[in-house]
Amino acid sequence: MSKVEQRYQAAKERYAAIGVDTDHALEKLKGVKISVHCWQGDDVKGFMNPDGELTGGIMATGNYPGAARTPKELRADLEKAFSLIPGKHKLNLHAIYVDTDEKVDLNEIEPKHFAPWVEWAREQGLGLDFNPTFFSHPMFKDNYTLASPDKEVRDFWVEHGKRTRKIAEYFGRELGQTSINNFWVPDGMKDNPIDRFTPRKRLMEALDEIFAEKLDEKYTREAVESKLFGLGAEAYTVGSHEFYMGYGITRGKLICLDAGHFHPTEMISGKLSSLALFGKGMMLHVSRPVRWDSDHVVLMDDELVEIGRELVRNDLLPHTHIGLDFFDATINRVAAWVVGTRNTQKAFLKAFLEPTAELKKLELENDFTSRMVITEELKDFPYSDVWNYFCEINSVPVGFDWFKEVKSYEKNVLLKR
Ligand SMILES: C[C@H](O)[C@H](O)[C@@H](O)C(=O)CO
Ligand SMILES: [Mn+2]
Repeated sequence: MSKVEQRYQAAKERYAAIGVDTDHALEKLKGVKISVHCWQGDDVKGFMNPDGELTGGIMATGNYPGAARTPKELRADLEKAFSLIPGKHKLNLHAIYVDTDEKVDLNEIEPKHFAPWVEWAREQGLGLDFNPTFFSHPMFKDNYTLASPDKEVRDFWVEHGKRTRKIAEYFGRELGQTSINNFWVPDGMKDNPIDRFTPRKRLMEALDEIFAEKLDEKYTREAVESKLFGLGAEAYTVGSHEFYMGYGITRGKLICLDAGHFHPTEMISGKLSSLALFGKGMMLHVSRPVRWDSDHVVLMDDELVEIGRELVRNDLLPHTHIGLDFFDATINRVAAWVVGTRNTQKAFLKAFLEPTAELKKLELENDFTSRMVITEELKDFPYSDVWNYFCEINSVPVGFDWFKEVKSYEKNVLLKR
């Protein structure tokens, strides 16, 4: 028996004493797929116009060496990251990550321009999710795309949105896993608008036009992602939380909550149970705001733990698609993926290792003292021994060992770019 397994057996006994079955927790964790976002690998540049400006009110800061410059490099980096993350997951692509020799614009993209991604995902046993790219393009005009007062601008983006649906449908059909197509639209205003209503009406109508054709939900489903503000859109964002709550619920779309898209003290964990009662499902962009929507790498902080608990305690995982969204260019990008993804998995493991039924019973009995004592004592339980065993049985490095592999990849591959 390996050292890791010995420690697991000891942890298993401790958890069993409080009524938690660690084998069952590991089974559950195996079923949690994370949609790893491709854009951490190249600072959201994409391959359509990588030297262009990153617009839409988002920003990647830093100049750490080794960013991927081609789809091949990005796939190699992702392979390295996935080899260090236990389990089988999904990759989340943005439309600007075309892989083709053709010069193709956002309103011209077709499934064939993403065929190498599909081939690769099939080989790797990954699913593919997708996002239209409503930014970093000259048709992002006066801070507007779908909500633009200019019909030519709106039509360009409506066409783009429609095309992404066909691409996501193709991903779903080819790979046998529903492809979630997540719509985030940056439109907004720097200063106080006079008319908040009309741009929202235009956005609603443009989205309705994009979604008019019914596609098979077996292959693709759409999510809509709200935001509070962006750089240069500090006063008003057309696609606010209320806008997309209404839109998602009335149109049967998944509602995407990005952890960085709310007021600084507003947490998405507290919203999940309400949304789950009314919506048709949720998508998460697990991210980490630091003072603003800064898209920092996901760390094991209180909010991450709480997101895991909320989804597990209320059995919401079957209705939730877990995606990541961070892009830090000041650190090794492969390490960023590995830390953020493994942390997200660990948060779910922590939640699976909780005696939830017992805690719910105590709460119903108003025994808040026991509730507090158990949840506090649990913080010192050896969840990391269970996690390490999960890594071992999934044939990925345990503990710091994954970082040695990243450092050697950095030396042999990334620093040579
Ligand atoms: C690149 C992403 O799609 C983007 O980050 C979006 O999801 C977002 O969160 C914008 O702030
Ligand atoms: Mn996001």
